[in-house]
Amino acid sequence: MVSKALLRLVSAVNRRRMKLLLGIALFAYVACECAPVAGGGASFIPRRPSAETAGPGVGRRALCGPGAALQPGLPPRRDLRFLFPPFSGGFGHLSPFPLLRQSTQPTWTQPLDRLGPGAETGRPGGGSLAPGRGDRGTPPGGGSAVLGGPRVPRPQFTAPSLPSPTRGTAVQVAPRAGEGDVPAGDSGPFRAGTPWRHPRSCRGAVLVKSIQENGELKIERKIEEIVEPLREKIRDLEKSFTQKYPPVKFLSEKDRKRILITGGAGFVGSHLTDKLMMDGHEVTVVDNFFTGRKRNVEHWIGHENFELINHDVVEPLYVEVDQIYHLASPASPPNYMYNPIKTLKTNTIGTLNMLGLAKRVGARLLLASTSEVYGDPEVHPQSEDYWGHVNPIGPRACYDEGKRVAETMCYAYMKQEGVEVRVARIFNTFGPRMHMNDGRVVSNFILQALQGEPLTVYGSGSQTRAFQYVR
Ligand SMILES: O=c1ccn([C@@H]2O[C@H](COP(=O)(O)OP(=O)(O)O[C@H]3OC[C@@H](O)[C@H](O)[C@H]3O)[C@@H](O)[C@H]2O)c(=O)[nH]1
Repeated sequence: MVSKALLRLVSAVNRRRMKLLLGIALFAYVACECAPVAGGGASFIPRRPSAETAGPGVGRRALCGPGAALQPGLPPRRDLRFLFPPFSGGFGHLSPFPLLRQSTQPTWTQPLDRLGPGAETGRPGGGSLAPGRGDRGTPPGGGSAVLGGPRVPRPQFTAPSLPSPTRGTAVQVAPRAGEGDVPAGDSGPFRAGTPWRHPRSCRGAVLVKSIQENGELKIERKIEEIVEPLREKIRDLEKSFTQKYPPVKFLSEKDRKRILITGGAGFVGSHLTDKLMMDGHEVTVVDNFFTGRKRNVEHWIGHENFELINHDVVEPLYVEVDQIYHLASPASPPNYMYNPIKTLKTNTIGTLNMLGLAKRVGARLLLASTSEVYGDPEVHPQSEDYWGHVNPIGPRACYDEGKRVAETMCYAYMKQEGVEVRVARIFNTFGPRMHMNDGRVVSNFILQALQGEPLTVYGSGSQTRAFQYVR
């Protein structure tokens, strides 16, 4: 009848239930290992022991000492270990729990002064102390107290340097000379090279500890995964802080100017930035990065004389400066024709804002104008007193007329407000940092030549230009 029921039970148990059963069995085993020893006077419930509550070999750890293990007269524990083969010898190597198999070798350290006198002496029954002894002579949790028992002096010994309990090295606690298999005359409670086995009662604790250590390792690894990229970023930042700048002249306070360069991250503006920085001035670059690039001025980022502001000159700007170089505007035909209204705003409102700033702070302003103010010139080469030939509604008008208005405003501010202004009509520029897809003739020709393609000449090819190398 019973065997039938068992058979039914076994067939009904699926894999999941088997796992559950094994889990329960394991839990029961561990609980048993850590359970109180009935009548032993010792509480193994993991709680902070005190001198009053402490029994022989207080706490689970105390059972690891030989003294505790050899206590006589203890009634047998609740024991479920018949479920598993013994760990040392026997079928230990077949144990389904590798962690438990490992426990035949001690993997953690028993602090010496917590083993209790029993552990130190190795005497069956362990040492017993009068109540309150643990308060002074024995650290909390150490020693055991048996009311009315004979007072045993705390043995004196020199503790060897203890390895970390988590590192898996055990302190070997050997019986005293003349006890067990230790020959008389072999003094000292610790004899290197004397192996001893953990009593069975420690295996549960070792298992719990191993699981804990496993968890800690996983957490440490996870933290490491998160922290490593952050370390990488810190290293990059440190590198950028220690970067070398191009040589900069030292200028006295009197000679050093505070200079604002609008469009300072562009092709021409970035070369001007380099020149003024190397001359020892304080340079503030303002750019909205429409055609300019941070890469053009990144070698100055972090320098005490340099500041980079992402700002559109169409909006007002309030800074204290001595000079303004106003270069902000797209310059190549494809770029300025991409958004003609914006081009007009930049050259009119933007220039108005900069002139207002110059007036307010008393700065001198230079406007970067263009050869395009001459439009489709009828005179070659163009002299400064030539007024140009511009179509106000042509495809290039946003740029041509924009720059013409900008020049007009500069001279109006000079005449009416006394602002010091300069106007430079820059012709066809080329040089390093020019954008590959700038769209002007030089970059187009170079690109086509590099690709082995024929060079494209627009129109009749009879047009002339004055070129200017910028670096
Ligand atoms: O691939 C090309 C490009 C341009 N060209 C021609 O080469 C000449 C130069 O044209 P670009 O486009 O390089 O420049 P542009 O002279 O028209 O204006 C330029 O020069 C003066 C600057 O102040 C202006 O900001 C800029 O637009 C034009 O006649 C043009 O038609 C070609 O023949 N082939």
